[in-house]
Amino acid sequence: MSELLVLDDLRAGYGAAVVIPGLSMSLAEGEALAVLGRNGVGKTTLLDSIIGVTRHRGGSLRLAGRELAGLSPERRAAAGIGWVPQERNIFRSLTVEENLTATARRGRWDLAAVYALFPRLQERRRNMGNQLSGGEQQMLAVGRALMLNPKVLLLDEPTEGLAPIIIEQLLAAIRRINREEGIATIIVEQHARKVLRVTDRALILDRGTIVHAATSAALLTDPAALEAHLGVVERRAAPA
Ligand SMILES: Nc1ncnc2c1ncn2[C@@H]1O[C@H](COP(=O)(O)OP(=O)(O)OP(=O)(O)O)[C@@H](O)[C@H]1O
Repeated sequence: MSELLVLDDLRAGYGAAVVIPGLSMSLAEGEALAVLGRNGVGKTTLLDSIIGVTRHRGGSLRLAGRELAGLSPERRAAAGIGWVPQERNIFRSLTVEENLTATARRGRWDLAAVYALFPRLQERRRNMGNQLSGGEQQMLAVGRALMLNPKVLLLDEPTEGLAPIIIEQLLAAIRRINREEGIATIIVEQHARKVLRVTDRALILDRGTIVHAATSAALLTDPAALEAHLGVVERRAAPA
């Protein structure tokens, strides 16, 4: 697999604060990467630095060989960076369909493709953004990002606040986008175990630095690493 997104000693933050003090990583074509870590370690800041809304302090980030540092968020989106923000940012006074088409770009992902992925959005296509449940809003946020036909999809805590059954549906759709459609994906998540099941590799951050890197399969079976870095405690089977 060839490298699609490469960060080389990226340094970034907000104002005077440097949150990412120098981070190097890469994402291959078609790969799914989980970015994990406790609260406040810089996961969102890493995604924000890729989409271009933090203060760039140095280093490089290249998408398909093209340097993105210094480009506006709009230019980065046009270059192929797709983003599903933690807040979802649905246009509340537009319909589902208007939300999807407002920023769309031509390509494989059109209304029909998004509705095939999320039939619920088709059923709700004439509803306004403010009439949607949390799960529907999240589907809409993912669908809207796909309608930009990105090369890489960044998802910031997509399962936050959703019911377990909706989380399963959403992760299944994300898996499909990645495995069947081949879109490289980075998922920031709190639910480590769930996201490790739908990703190839995982990075764990602490204070803006990668403190652990492993395949998702290896991390899933490494309770010591999960507990040390994330505080995830192994659930023991109840005695018979
Ligand atoms: N807009 C901002 N301005 C200044 N500092 C910020 C801003 N956003 C985040 N920070 C700081 O950057 C650090 C990393 O925050 P970030 O949101 O990236 O962490 P996170 O790992 O995504 O946490 P969480 O899981 O709670 O979302 C924190 O110390 C936070 O206070």
